[in-house]
Amino acid sequence: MSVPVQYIADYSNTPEARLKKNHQKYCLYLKPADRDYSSSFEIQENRGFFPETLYIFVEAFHEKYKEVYEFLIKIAEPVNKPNFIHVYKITLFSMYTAMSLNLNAEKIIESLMQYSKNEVIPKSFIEFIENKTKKAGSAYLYMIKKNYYLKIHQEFLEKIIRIDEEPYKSIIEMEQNPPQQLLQTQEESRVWNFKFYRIKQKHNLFQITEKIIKEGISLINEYHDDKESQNDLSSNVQIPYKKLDIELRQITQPRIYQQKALKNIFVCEKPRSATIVLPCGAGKTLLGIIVTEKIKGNTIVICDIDTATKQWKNEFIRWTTVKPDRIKIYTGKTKNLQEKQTKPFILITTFKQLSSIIKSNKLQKEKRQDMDTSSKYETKMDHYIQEEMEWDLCIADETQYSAASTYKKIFEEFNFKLKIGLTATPYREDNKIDDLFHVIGPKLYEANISELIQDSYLAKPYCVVFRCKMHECCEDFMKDRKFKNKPSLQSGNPEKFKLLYYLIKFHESRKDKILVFCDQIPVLKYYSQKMGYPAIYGEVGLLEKLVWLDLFRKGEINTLFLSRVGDTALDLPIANVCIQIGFQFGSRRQEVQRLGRIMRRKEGQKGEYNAFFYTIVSKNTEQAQFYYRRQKSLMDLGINFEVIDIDEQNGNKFKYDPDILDQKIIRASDEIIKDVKKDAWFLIQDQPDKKVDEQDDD
Ligand SMILES: Nc1ncnc2c1ncn2[C@@H]1O[C@H](COP(=O)(O)OP(=O)(O)OP(=O)(O)O)[C@@H](O)[C@H]1O
Repeated sequence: MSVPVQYIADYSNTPEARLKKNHQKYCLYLKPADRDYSSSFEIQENRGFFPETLYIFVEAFHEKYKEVYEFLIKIAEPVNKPNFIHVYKITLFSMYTAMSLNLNAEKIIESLMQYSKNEVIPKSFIEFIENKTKKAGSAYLYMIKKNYYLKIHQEFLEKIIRIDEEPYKSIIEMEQNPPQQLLQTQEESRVWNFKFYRIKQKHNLFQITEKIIKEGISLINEYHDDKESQNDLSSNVQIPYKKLDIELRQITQPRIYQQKALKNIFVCEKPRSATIVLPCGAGKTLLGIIVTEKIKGNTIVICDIDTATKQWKNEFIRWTTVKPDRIKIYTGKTKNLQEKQTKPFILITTFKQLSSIIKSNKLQKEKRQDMDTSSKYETKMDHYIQEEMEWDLCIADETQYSAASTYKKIFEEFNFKLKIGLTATPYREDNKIDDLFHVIGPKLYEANISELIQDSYLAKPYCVVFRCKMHECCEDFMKDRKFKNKPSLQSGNPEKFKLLYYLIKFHESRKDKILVFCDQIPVLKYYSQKMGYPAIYGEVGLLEKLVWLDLFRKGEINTLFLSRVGDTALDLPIANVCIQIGFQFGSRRQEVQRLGRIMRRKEGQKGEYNAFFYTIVSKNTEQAQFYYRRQKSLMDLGINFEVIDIDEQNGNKFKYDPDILDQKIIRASDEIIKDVKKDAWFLIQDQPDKKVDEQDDD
């Protein structure tokens, strides 16, 4: 393929933009900054300044692309990945990642030179990289014996905060006798003048760490296995410390991208807290399990919802030799941790549960009640989990929730020595996602969804947006400002019905498994009843839910209607078609999660595509605008879309197969119009689902 260097043309008017003579051999292009930032660095340094425009273009079709990708995710953040040219940018946070992976300015610039078409590396890149990596290795955070300790180059800390003044005076103090593990090595002392500090109040941890990181200091939360012995809780005698009895089964082989993620977490002998991004269905659970197996200590797994806790337990048993009795579930409904443990164990819980433990312990402290009353085993266990335990490892599944204001506290208040955050959707619409860097740790690995599809680890999706005009029976509503922007009107637009019913019938004829998503409950109920399919939403009882899920899995029914309870909560790996008619505004997280529902690779599937992702939107409405934002989030990941206008009067581009579009579908579509003309209750009542396991959402 010839190299379309036109994309560079816009920037080629400066000497820095000149290309190497044999530039075709290289696949990166560094866009010189629009203005000279050099003087700004020093002036702005204390305010965490960074230029916004250090863009890197990458030729995705280049033979060196895969190799370059592994380097790029260590130093830059992906912006978007259209078909041919991907865009990345270098930021303060991406430099944090680079430093956490032991890359320094010299190594980064050398690799950029090795891969880029530019004759010289633009000055703005060199200055920024050198400036933002010069504090590498100058700060570490440890949890030792339930205390947080900072080991930091004294001058840097003093530049950021004055520890002899409030509020820092009551938060942090110089440590005269630091624990043995903190002492600096000879090599370290050649570079840094480390001092040791103890953070007095756990709940103030982020006040300091956030400041440090925003100053371009790569604060590394390093894990120390310091347990040679432990207290026997029953006799208070020191006994040799036993590790968690867990080994991977022989069948458990991490895939190549899981190995890369593990390599980055264990970059030195000592693992580091990190955020890891893997697409839905790529095996985040197994990755977390392998980290647990390597650490072999007390482990806490935090899930977003109750049902996920059972799935994690099953997966631990499936992939490792850990005894089921070493795995405890602790949620609102299930509490099978009833006594303090003398051997290491795995606790699986939820964000919500830990958050309520903090509240309950606070209340207990205030009341100063006697914790030893045997009837209060729950508060006793709450105290044990939060105050007494020192957790070697904390795995935060769906870690985007860790940045939610109500859940952040968990990562200060509990004693976690090492934190690994897993997510497929590092998005929050409240822009708090960058908080993950100080709440959990830097993003140390992000898998490339296109590569996983290409390598057949994930299904290849065919994505289509169908745009239907509003049906004329809704004209009066559309003229009325009171109804015009109602999500239920735009989701339930009767013009969608025929197409939806047709798509279901078409895929059922191929023996596909179909999920139909709609967040507006009246529309969900009405459409599913009209077509004769079961619907699962918040109010549906557990038993009924389980029956439908079971029938779907067994193949006795092939189509399920779901509200947002199906975004993550339900384990339906066999689904391969997703049709959305209603959704939650512009939520990128929801869009990626819904695509994720069908991305599991299924055995024996033929054809170019093996997953189908359709969205039917009402044209010229707010819904269509919101969808544009959602669609863009998938396109930025490298997923392609086809857009098809459904306009029956002006010659439809979409052709219905007459063998599928039978009288039943046509009759039902006509009935809907009659219903709407009589009473349009389902179009004008807005009732979004109250999710069963409501999370602190973005
Ligand atoms: N290394 C591996 N070897 C074999 N199978 C694997 C491996 N990694 C993942 N899988 C399979 O991929 C499927 C998806 O894994 P998992 O449920 O961990 O993904 P996930 O990323 O947590 O998905 P979701 O985001 O949907 O929760 C599982 O059925 C698992 O069996």
